[in-house]
Amino acid sequence: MSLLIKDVDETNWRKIVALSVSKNQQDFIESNAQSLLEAAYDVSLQWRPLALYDDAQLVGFSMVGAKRGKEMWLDRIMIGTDFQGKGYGTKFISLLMDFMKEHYGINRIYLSVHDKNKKIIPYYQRFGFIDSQRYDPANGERLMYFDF
Ligand SMILES: CC(=O)SCCNC(=O)CCNC(=O)[C@H](O)C(C)(C)COP(=O)(O)OP(=O)(O)OC[C@H]1O[C@@H](n2cnc3c(N)ncnc32)[C@H](O)[C@@H]1OP(=O)(O)O
Repeated sequence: MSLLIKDVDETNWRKIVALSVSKNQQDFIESNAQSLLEAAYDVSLQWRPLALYDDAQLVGFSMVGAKRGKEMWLDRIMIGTDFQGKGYGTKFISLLMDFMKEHYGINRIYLSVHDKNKKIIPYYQRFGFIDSQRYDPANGERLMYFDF
């Protein structure tokens, strides 16, 4: 594996739009097309969409942003259906956390998860995220956070 995080640009946005999760996961996350539109138009939140590659192969997507002081959001993490269960999520989440620390100098990361996504809270706990047991009023999702 040779894992890379790249910005989204005119060379890769179409492939990102074409990358999706399986049908039974579609309630857990917006489509990549929706996320790219939010990044383009919700300008006040300064989303940075990121393409996740293994060598030249696009395998996933995420976006980071909504920074306030030393706190920032890690959002919309997905690994394409064909690439799931091979350890990409585990490796990229750690890389994304390092990326955020290095590029933005933050000391807390927030994320939110869908209640129906039963495996996801223990999954993020493995990286040290804490379940706040509170809900984001914006979307009703459960809030988790990580402190560096
Ligand atoms: C902040 C947010 O973005 S919350 C939204 C998170 N994204 C999603 O729910 C989209 C759909 N899911 C996915 O894209 C992927 O399942 C990811 C990103 C959660 C994990 O990526 P993968 O590369 O498959 O993960 P990896 O291979 O490292 O580990 C597999 C583990 O993912 C965990 N997992 C978490 N959520 C799920 C899910 N919805 N479906 C399947 N596995 C999941 C499981 O615990 C699994 O471990 P197991 O095989 O022992 O059961």
